[in-house]
Amino acid sequence: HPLWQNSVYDPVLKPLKISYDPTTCLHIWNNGYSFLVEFDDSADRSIIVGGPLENQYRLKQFHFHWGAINEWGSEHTVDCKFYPAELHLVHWNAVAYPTFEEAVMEGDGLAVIGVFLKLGAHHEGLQTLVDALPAIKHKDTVIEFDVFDPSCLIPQCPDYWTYAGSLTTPPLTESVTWIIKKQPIEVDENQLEAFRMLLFTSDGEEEKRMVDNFRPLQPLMNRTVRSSFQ
Ligand SMILES: NS(=O)(=O)c1ccc(C(=O)NCc2cccc(F)c2F)cc1
Ligand SMILES: [Zn+2]
Repeated sequence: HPLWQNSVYDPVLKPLKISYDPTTCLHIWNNGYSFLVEFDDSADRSIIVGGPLENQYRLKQFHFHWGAINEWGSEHTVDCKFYPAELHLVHWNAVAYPTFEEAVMEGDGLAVIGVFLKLGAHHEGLQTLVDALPAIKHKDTVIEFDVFDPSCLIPQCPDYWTYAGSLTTPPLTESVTWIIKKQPIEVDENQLEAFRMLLFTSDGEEEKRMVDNFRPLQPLMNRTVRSSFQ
């Protein structure tokens, strides 16, 4: 999604408030499309509020999209530039809807924080995830993941873009308030290569490396992207 050129500064936008409880972390698994870290979302223990949001939203999972090479991989672009990978932290509106499945069908149901990954310095916090990847190489493999604070993957800079969009995989429902952080996080080549070692395929099937698991750019049409910064 082309950010920046067509964005308008909105002075009304508030800072996003993020409060995650690291002990709500449950497990990390390979679902055949990406790898996900899932959280206990049975109570308001890991939530975000503020920013463009009317309600508070509960963290359910986070996952990544990445390319086969460093030239592409993200699902949003800035100034026509792709990043090698993009993190999505998926939250749902548990104030308005009883379940995630119902929230997915509603315009104000989900809020996804997008964070760009850029090639650079080693990322200590990400390494904890990278160390777990060999154990979930194949589709439908899962390992327990006791404590992880996803805040370590979110840049300090408060600046973000926001727009009303959709899930980037089926059912592609238009239920997502996208909140894309302007500042990328830096990860090193070995960490990106570790993502590319995962497989789309199950154990015993012909191996297909999990790469290029991003949706191609979609036309902006008449959508407005707002920025929290000038
Ligand atoms: N890339 S992203 O951040 O836009 C994205 C986030 C979540 C999901 C998801 O939960 N899919 C499974 C799922 C589960 C239950 C009900 C659903 F409709 C559904 F899509 C898909 C894409
Ligand atoms: Zn995603």
